[in-house]
Amino acid sequence: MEQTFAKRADGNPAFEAYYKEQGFIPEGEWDDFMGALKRELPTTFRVTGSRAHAQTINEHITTNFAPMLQNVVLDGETQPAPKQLEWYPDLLAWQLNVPKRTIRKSPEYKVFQSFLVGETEIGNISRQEAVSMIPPLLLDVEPHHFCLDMCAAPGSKTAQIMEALNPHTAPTTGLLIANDADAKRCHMLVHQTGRMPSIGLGVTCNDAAGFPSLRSDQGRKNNLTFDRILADVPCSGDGTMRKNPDIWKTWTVANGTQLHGVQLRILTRAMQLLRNAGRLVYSTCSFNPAENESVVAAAMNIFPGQFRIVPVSERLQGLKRRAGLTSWKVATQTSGGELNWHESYAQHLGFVNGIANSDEGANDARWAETVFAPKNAGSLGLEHALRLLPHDQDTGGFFVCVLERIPKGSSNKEEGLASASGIKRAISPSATDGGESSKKAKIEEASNSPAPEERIKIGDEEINLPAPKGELKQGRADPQFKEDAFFFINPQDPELQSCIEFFKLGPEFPRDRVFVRNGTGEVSRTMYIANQSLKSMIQGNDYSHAHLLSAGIKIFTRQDSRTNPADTYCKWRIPSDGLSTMLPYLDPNAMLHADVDDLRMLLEEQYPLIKEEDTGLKGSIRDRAQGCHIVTFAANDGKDGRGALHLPLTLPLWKGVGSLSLLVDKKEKGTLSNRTFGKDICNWTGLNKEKRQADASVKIDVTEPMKEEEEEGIVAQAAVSVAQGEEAASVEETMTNTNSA
Ligand SMILES: C[S@@+](CC[C@H](N)C(=O)[O-])C[C@H]1O[C@@H](n2cnc3c(N)ncnc32)[C@H](O)[C@@H]1O
Repeated sequence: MEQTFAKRADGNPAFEAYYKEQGFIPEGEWDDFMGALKRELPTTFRVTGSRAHAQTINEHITTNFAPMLQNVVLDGETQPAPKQLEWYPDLLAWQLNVPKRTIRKSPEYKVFQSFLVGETEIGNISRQEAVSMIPPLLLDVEPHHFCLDMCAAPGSKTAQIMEALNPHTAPTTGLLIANDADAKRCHMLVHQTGRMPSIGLGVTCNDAAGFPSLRSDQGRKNNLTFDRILADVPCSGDGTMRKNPDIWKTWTVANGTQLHGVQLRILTRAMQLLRNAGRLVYSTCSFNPAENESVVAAAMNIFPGQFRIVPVSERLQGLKRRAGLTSWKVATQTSGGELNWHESYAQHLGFVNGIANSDEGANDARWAETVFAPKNAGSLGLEHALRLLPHDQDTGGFFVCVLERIPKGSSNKEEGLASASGIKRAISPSATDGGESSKKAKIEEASNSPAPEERIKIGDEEINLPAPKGELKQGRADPQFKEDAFFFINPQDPELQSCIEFFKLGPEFPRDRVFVRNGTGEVSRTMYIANQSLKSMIQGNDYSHAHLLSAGIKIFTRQDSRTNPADTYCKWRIPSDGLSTMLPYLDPNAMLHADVDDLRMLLEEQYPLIKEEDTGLKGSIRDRAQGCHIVTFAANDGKDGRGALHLPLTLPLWKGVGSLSLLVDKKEKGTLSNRTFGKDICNWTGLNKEKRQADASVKIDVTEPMKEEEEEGIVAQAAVSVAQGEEAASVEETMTNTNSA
């Protein structure tokens, strides 16, 4: 039987002893701190700020849902209404402090929840922990920036960076590489970022500590460096106990402290990859100084004088935060749960070696020297880091530190790594530019330094740097990497040309930035587009060296028909997730116009027939060619009871021989339906069969959108003709599985 939250969060003596001793929770606040940690975390979510309708959605919550949820009484208690997070830009983030059972029991909350689920599905809303929203906000991303999210999965912060990079007013000229070391989690990341695709986004799968050196362009000597880097590193996660109460049971000193090495390697690699005057945010959801200040302090000392910790006290007004620590304590823990405190590294070594040689055996772990506070900890600016505590504003715990590469003169011709490789400090090969800088670096090998750790010099002290992992050599293909290749196609390719002609794309359409993904470079099933920055990155590097999993946006997907020969219509459609990218290039005169009644008809009927006498949208499309057409539904305030569309809505539509179909997946249709008409009106069960029986004379060729294959060529898209009978069900299934957003 599942245990209650309170039971699972019943404390951990070692946790209490460890953090009491660290002293960053004032004595008088200890009970509040522990009390907050043992309560369930409120739900928080944010409205996608980059979408044109962000304010509309926010207003909808403010004016409709918030009042509706104002006085909900459950089990005799009035439940708190949702409130806006005052520090979040444009008040687009919300906190909902009601237990899950309230949501399940209250009809008002059920309605609100279904709204949240639907909007989340299509990327208008993201559920995210309040404190986890902070690091990307402090990155200050602008649309032209080159960004790297080093440990990105599952992608909540990636989504925020993408939003900043892609304001709805203009497509980004910048770049975002979202990376994670875990292949499965990378696929989650691809899915998650698919809710908000970008022409500047690439997803890679690499150990961030050995993130490969990439060329910035074909034929250019310089390596790719970044204006903005997020290092949201793997951590013990003890700041997330309110969400994951099982951490109470498993918490040990070692859980966090043993991650110090990988965290430091990731941060040092990030620092190398940062451009002159670039900004880097290091963050964890842990309270442990061994994962936080000690990592930042060690990294700052590896690059003396090259970085500063940026004071951000003026930012995010209203956010309560505590200063980073300038001193901290180091402990080990016995298997019995007892803590041993260590004043210095020397004492620690003596202690650990003593135990190892004793009969008790080595229960206590041996930590890296960099876990200990360096002598200059007080002068590194660590107090400018942010510690977010759970009892300050009912959140999880978090640590955030903003670093900036101090600009060197006015010239930036060294472009990132070139300058980083000049760092005369020994960083392990995995944390360098493919080993080049390590060759140059002075590695001071101390004879008593235990392999494979390295000795580095900090001031007049030498310390051990935690051991490295493998690396990717610069520019070389990785034969182990088994994804499809990326080919930019010939701008005169006949298939591309057919799309340009059919959709009447203007001369400004960047046909030279269209690519396909398969082993041959042939245009077969899907065409994608990248911006110039992403194209340069792809062309400048072997994709398998970069471990590039996905990139850019799908703009054309092949749509076959069994009932018509392919040369009678354009067999390409624009998927709904590529539409906003394509809109600026489409001929406005070729677009169809419709109203909310047409939208109702397209949602109520799966494949509405086009008849001679039809007017409205059906009338205007009747004489158009078979294929994909783009239709804009005019806004309607809903006061006339016909349905509320707060903003005009543009969607792709398929015209078959005698019928129509909205090229939007089933889930999205449901959400759209709920939002516009207050309920899901897409009740299609059995509809097609009846329709076919009712009008057997009309041959309906519904070349419906098929599953958009994750990888090119994996799923062969079978065309479906409803006239052939039972296949309607499989179309529906396919629609359910389709993942456009
Ligand atoms: C704290 S989570 C990141 C959360 C993510 N930034 C977000 O906001 O959704 C840490 C991530 O680091 C990844 N990771 C662990 N070790 C890594 C490494 N050496 N290099 C890159 N990623 C790593 C994990 O797979 C995990 O997805």
